[in-house]
Amino acid sequence: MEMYNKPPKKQWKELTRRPGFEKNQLSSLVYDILNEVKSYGNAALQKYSEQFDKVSINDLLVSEKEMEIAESEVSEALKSAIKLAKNNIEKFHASQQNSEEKIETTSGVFCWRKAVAIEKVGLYIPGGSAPLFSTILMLGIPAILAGCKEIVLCTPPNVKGNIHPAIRYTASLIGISKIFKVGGAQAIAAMAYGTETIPQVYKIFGPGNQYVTKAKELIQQSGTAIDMPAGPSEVLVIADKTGIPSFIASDLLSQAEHGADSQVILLSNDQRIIDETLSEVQKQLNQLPRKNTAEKALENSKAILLESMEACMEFSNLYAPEHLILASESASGLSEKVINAGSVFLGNYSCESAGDYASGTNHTLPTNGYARNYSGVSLESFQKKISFQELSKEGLKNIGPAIELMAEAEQLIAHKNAVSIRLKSINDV
Ligand SMILES: NC(=O)c1ccc[n+]([C@@H]2O[C@H](COP(=O)([O-])OP(=O)(O)OC[C@H]3O[C@@H](n4cnc5c(N)ncnc54)[C@H](O)[C@@H]3O)[C@@H](O)[C@H]2O)c1
Ligand SMILES: N[C@H](CO)Cc1c[nH]c[nH+]1
Ligand SMILES: [Zn+2]
Repeated sequence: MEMYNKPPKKQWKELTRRPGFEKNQLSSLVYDILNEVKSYGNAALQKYSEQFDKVSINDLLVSEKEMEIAESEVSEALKSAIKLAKNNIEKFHASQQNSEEKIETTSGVFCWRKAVAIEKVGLYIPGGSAPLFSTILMLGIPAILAGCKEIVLCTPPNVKGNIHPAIRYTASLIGISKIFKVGGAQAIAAMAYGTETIPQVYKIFGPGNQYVTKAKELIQQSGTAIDMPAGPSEVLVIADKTGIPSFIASDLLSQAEHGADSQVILLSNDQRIIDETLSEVQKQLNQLPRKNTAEKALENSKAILLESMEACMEFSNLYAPEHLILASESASGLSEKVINAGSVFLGNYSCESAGDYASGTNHTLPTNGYARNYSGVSLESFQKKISFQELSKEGLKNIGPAIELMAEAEQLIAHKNAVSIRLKSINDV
């Protein structure tokens, strides 16, 4: 991790930069993948699976048999853990159902909104470097609670052409059966355009690496909606002298181990906390099976000493982290100052892994500064809000003259007439 000692404010913007690929190079590669899948369907999926995943797949759909045997392939302990997480995620997302209150804006004029599920949705479950079955809970549970009719799931197979048992088990536990063995940008293209085997959907959800995220960005031009740009994981920890260095180090490493392109940031107003955390990071790093990945991510990462906790909060809001941990006994007060963040963890015992798996909040969150203008996935992400209105004769009499005047001022006389013809019929009776 690179160290910065009270950098001047004019340097802050530069310090919020995420690591990344050469943008143009990535765009043109992903653009080619999208076009090939659009033109050649399954044949293109097979070609790219061989090229990028080193696997030859004849049957893209996970069979009923593969789904059935998943139950016996997952340990009882893991099944119980998944059920505990499912329960909390269901509780939190069910509480997001919003009321559909009718508002009378003027006497006789009623307006309301109704949440209606998006009929066809696609879920991308990352699997390149780790089988993220927890992401099925995060996407599948709100999709089912919202009432989406068709749920399609794509995830990359391993080199033997298999999908991890925990992915099959979790999908089947929550009632998802259409699972396709394809990953990367080609999976996003398949769900956006449809292929001979994979149904086309209206909105695509889920995190992924740079290829997946770029593909989601580009397919929006074809009219497919996406949840948000949810790319390489990141965490920013703000710690004062009441933070606990070994805990902070474990949180930094928990996101660093996701991928070489992850980024973790430590901000503090206390040099001792920074020094002790960095030495803890080195100690804990050596115990990790994914040491090499985490080490690479740490090369993109920073520890920054700032003047005060206020300055730390200001920097964090500029950075707009996917995850923000407030490692301080004053976390509650500090949390009031959060403006840009995907998900916030308060105090020394709220580790980021809790939100990744089982507290109930959603772990599909905006990265790369997008927490400035996007929220994480929620029940609402799977719904559209349709607005309704109903005017009585009295209602139209009350607001009709204003509409006529405004329409005339915009020189849209047919608009005016739609009101006038009705007012006349009311007055004629
Ligand atoms: N923001 C969030 O909410 C969130 C949540 C979970 C995970 N994540 C992130 O998701 C990512 C998962 O990445 P992953 O790689 O493990 O899995 P992935 O499933 O996103 O990507 C794997 C796919 O990438 C494609 N690919 C690999 N190399 C390629 C190349 N050179 N060119 C084109 N395509 C290529 C392959 O087809 C492969 O199937 C991590 O970066 C993790 O940090 C983010
Ligand atoms: N931290 C990831 C979101 O950035 C989510 C995840 C899944 N499994 C473990 N972690
Ligand atoms: Zn994680």
